[in-house]
Amino acid sequence: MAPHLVLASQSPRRRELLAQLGLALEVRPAHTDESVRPGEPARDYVLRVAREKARAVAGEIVLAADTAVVLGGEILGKPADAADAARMLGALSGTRHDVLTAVCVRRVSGPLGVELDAVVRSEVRFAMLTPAQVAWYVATGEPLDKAGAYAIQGAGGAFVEAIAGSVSNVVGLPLAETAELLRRAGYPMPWEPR
Ligand SMILES: Cc1cn([C@H]2C[C@H](O)[C@@H](COP(=O)(O)OP(=O)(O)OP(=O)(O)O)O2)c(=O)[nH]c1=O
Repeated sequence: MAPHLVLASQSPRRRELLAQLGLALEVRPAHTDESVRPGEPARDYVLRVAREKARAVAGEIVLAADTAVVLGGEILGKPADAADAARMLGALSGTRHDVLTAVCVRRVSGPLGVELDAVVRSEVRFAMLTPAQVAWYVATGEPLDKAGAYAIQGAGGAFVEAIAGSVSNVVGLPLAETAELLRRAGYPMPWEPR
C-alpha cells in the first residue's frame, strides 16, 4: 500500500496539479510566516519557506512548496491589497521575470527518514499592459492570492507572451521534479511496476 501522502498547502492549484497524477492525498495546510529576511536571496527564501511548511505538518510523506515571482532581484510574493497588486502588474508589464518554486518532500517514519528538495525556475515574458488592463484585472480579484499578482492559468494568461521552462512550476508545483522527489522518497508512482 502507498504511504500516506500529506500536502501541506492551502493552494487549490497544488492539489489539482497532484490530482492530475492520480495520487491519493490528504490536505493539511501549514501556517508559517512567509516574510522575507533582509538581504535573503530569492532561491534561499523559497527553499526555506517550503522546508518550514513541510516541517510544520505531520504525515508519513509530507509535500510542501513555495512560489515567488522575482523581478530584477526583487521578490514579489502575494500582494497585500489591490493597490499592491496594481503596483506589481505595472512593474511586470513589458518585461521578463523569473518564477521560482521550491518543493520539499519529507519522509519521517522509521529508518527511512529523508528530506528532499528542489528549486525550479521558469522565465515569463509579459506583454505591455495598459492602465485599463491592470485596473480590470485587479478588479477581477484573481491577482490577490497569487505570487506576483497574476495567474498564468487564469485571465492573467492573456498577459503572458512567452514562457521558458515548466508551466506547472509557474502555477505553483513543478510536476516533473515533484514526481521525481516523491519517487526518491519511496512513494510508488503510478507508472512504476508493482
Ligand atoms: C505566478 C503564479 C502564482 N500562482 C499561485 C501559486 C501559489 O498558490 C501562489 C503563491 O503563494 P504560495 O505562498 O507559494 O502558496 P499559497 O499561500 O497559495 O499556499 P500554501 O502556502 O499553503 O502552499 O501563487 C498561480 O496560481 N499562478 C501563477 O501564474
